[in-house]
Amino acid sequence: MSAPSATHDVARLVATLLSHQSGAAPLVPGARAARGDASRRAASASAGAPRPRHAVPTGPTGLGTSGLRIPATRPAAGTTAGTATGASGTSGASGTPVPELYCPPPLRDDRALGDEVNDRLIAWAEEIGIYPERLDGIRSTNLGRMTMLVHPQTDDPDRLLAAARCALAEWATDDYYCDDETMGSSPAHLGAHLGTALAAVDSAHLPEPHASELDEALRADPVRAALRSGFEHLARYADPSQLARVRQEIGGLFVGYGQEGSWRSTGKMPAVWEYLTHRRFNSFLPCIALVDVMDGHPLSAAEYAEPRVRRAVTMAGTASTLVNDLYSMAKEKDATGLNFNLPAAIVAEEKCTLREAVERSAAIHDELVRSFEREAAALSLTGSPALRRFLAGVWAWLGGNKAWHAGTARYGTP
Ligand SMILES: CC(C)=CCC/C(C)=C(/C)COP(=O)(O)OP(=O)(O)O
Repeated sequence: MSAPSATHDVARLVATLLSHQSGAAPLVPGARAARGDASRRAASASAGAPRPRHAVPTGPTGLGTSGLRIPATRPAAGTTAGTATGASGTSGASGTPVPELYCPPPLRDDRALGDEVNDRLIAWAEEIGIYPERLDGIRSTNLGRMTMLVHPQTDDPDRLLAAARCALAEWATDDYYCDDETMGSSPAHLGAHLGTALAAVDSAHLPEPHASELDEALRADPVRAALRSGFEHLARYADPSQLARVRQEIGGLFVGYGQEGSWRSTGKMPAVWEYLTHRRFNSFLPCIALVDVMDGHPLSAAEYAEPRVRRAVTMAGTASTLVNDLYSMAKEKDATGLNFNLPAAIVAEEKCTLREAVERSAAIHDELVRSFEREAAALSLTGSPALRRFLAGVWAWLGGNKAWHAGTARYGTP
């Protein structure tokens, strides 16, 4: 199958990132070039793109300027614009469709590969004992498809399965402990659950007999068992520094879950700034951190931690999670308890309509994506080849994420 033709700035960035094979001065002293060419699939996608140019801002850009651009760049909510460039137009809260979002198209859509990963994922979930009563729903959520869409760098189902297992385990942590009372979540127990769950991915190294007790606790709980098993699988493909990085992102994710639990127990809707800060942590960053693991070209710990790289990747992580907020509104509306998403926080703070809040949320998303696009393009010119591949992979991740959210049965779009 061939990737959709690239038609806008987004594809141009991918082309830019992937076409410069030799970096200038390394961003971090000692950064080494990755071996090999850009992936076959990514390269074939960029081959159809316009002649690579650097992503240059074409209007007022940067954090804080989105309000200036909304009317000029986005069709009215609910309009259905083109598809390959990531137009949205589907569900969201009933009566409030998701506006068109600024996002690249997915670089590949290989349904058979997605199905294979999903089948293996469900078999694993069954073995671990996670979501025992809900496996049909988990199958139709189709995280196998999500993983296939967000990681176009590899065709290897086992490698993709490692990422899918981690994603399902992280999602289960949210469902079981944090936000789904029908799964037994309770704010009172959240902190205790999360603390023990963290030991499933970051060993506590206890003396006996406590090591055996902890081991038993990790086995007995399906969320912990899934986290541990998912991480063990990941270790086949990730080096120690990549694993350390994922642990760091999971630690942040769990702090975000705790923050949400605190709002749930107090019934407090956070301010918009507070909610956005939360979504930087309670985000897809643990998944995005796997881009180079899936690609097989490790990014050094130093470059991953470099502040400009961190800034760009963090903005991408937040933006990708706002996509979730927009697409999951309908599901969350039906859930028990308070619903936390960016539109809800904006409605509460600005006393505006939900439709206006959705538009504002989409504008914030777009602003983050445009900032990532611009900054990643600049970084790709000065960073190592591995960084360039990583940033191109993050860009592809955004496209796959958006495509998955627009199509998954989890949010009501079969
Ligand atoms: C895969 C992963 C890191 C999942 C963690 C949960 C997360 C960052 C989400 C985006 C889920 O957020 P939310 O609780 O809103 O999920 P649902 O919309 O309820 O599916």
